[in-house]
Formats: sequence, C-alpha cells, structure tokens
Amino acid sequence: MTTLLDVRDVSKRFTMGGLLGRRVVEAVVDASFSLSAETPEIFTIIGESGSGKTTLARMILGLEDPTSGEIRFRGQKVDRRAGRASRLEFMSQVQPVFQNPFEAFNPLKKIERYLESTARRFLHTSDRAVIDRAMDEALQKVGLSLAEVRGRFPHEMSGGQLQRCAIARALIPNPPLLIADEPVSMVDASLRMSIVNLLRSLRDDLGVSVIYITHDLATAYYISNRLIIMQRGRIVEMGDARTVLDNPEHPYSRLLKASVLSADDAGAGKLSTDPDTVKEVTALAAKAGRLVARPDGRDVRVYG
Ligand SMILES: Nc1ncnc2c1ncn2[C@@H]1O[C@H](COP(=O)(O)OP(=O)(O)OP(=O)(O)O)[C@@H](O)[C@H]1O
Repeated sequence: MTTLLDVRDVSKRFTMGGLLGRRVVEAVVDASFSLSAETPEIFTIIGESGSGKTTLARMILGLEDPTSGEIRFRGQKVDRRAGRASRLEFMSQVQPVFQNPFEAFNPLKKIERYLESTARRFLHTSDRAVIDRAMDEALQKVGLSLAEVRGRFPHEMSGGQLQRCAIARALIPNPPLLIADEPVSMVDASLRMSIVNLLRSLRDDLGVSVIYITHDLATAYYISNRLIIMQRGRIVEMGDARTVLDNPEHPYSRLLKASVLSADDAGAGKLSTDPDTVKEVTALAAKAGRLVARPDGRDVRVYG
C-alpha cells in the first residue's frame, strides 16, 4: 500500500496559565492511523466536544505542531516551518473545509473573488481564462457553476450553497485529501444530507479522500469507510465504520451510540444520558489503557 497520510504516535499538549495555576491539557494522546493513496475513503473522527478532533485536524493541516510524534503526507513530514514553496505545495494537496461557511467568506467580498485568489495562489497563473475555467470546473463538481455564482455576495446564498462554494474553493488545486471539520453542523437540517452526499460523490466520482470530523453518528454511519472514536484526546475505538457503530465495544463508544443530544445542546456535541454510565465512562477517560487489535479488524482500548 502506498501511504497518503501517516499519523504516527501523535500527541498535543497545551499548557495554559502562569506559574501559579498552570494547567496542562492533553488535547491529543498517541494518535496513530494511516490512509492509503490507492483507495480513496471517508475517514471519520467522532467524539464529543473537547475530545481533540479539531486539534488533530489542525496538526494534519500543519497549522499546529505535535508535541510528540510525526505526521507524514506522501512520505514528507508535515512541517509548519517548511519553506514557502513546499508549504504551498502541501497546502494544494491537503485542503480544509470549515464548519461555518459564513465565517469562511468575507461578507464584503463577492464569492468569486475568494475562489479567484485560491486559483491564482495554487495554479500560479493570472491568466483570466485559465482562472475562470478552474473556478467553473470546481463549482461544477459541487453542483454549481461560475455563471450562477458570479456577482453574488455570501449573504445572497443559502448556508448549503455557500458550503458548496467553500468545498469548490478547496477543490480548485485538485487535492487528493480534504479535511472537513464539522462541515454540516451549521447548515440547515434540510440541506445537510445534500452536503453529506456531495462528500460521498467526491470520494466515489473524483477519488478524493475526506477526513470527516463530526459528533453526528448518523451521518458518520451513512458515509464513512472507517472511523475513530476519540474520548478526551485518546482513540478508544477504530475500525470499519459499520462494524464499530453496529456493535460498539468500548464503553464510551456504547455511550455515544446510546446517548441522545439534549435539545439545549443540539449541535454542540455534548452528551446527555444516564448519569451513572457517564460517571463510569468519565472514570475510564482518566486511564491510559492501550489499543488492542481485534480479530474483526477493529482496535479497542482496554484497561488493566
Ligand atoms: N490553543 C489551545 N490552547 C489551549 N487549549 C486548547 C487549545 N486548542 C484546544 N485546546 C483544548 O484541547 C482540548 C481539545 O480541543 P479540540 O478543539 O481539539 O476538541 P474538539 O473535539 O474539536 O471539540 P469541538 O467538537 O468542540 O470542536 C480541549 O480541552 C480544548 O479546550
């Protein structure tokens, strides 16, 4: 297997506060997984709020350095301090899609200006016809066209349409990997599935791999090939999405499946369920344990 992305024993520790009241947060602890270059897949990272999903994504994007461990993309170490040319080359191949498309776009600028600057940057051209063609091709991939988008400001689009534009922007350099951090949580429920289906068609029709970060088990089940479940920075279960979600083995994975998001916290990724179970699972979060490979291909964290 040729490896597209290799995340090896990666940890991230944040230290906050001064000498008095110093606080250390273990945001990600010893995360390891890899994606194949030959088989595009949707690889999902699931976990409640604060479990370390975004920190892991930011390290993969080279926006944050691991405290220990290493991330390699196509064999090259992901390095925030690499020279401008190699950083640009990396960024053209690993593109982010963020949660809130209204924040991703400057409200005072027409949408095409944003797409255009991405095209100029990554395609190294200022040829108008080449730029227009690249923007139109990328927009067609998400079910839009340059003619539809031209002249429009972000507020003139629905959240779903704008998220499509954000995905089109990410597709301009033809990246083999997208990192989509909660890409549907700010989109109206009625339009959510169309974005989820779009991610699926990027994989199936264009061969793009997607790291899909979410706390929504339903969409994860629907589109993922493999997934990892994170609790307080640690991977507690990893494997084929359906195997794990049909029959979760780690107590936290079971809790995640059994829990219902409370109406107040819908979309915030906080769990609301039986307090005793929560207590039991919280106690496990303080233990290191170790990931053990199971015969059915999944890895589950065990203790003692
Ligand atoms: N720059 C930072 N400085 C200090 N602590 C941080 C920083 N970034 C993240 N953290 C902490 O690291 C932990 C993991 O945060 P992270 O944002 O990665 O979780 P998450 O799973 O993405 O949560 P959410 O679903 O809410 O986005 C949290 O305790 C968070 O407070």
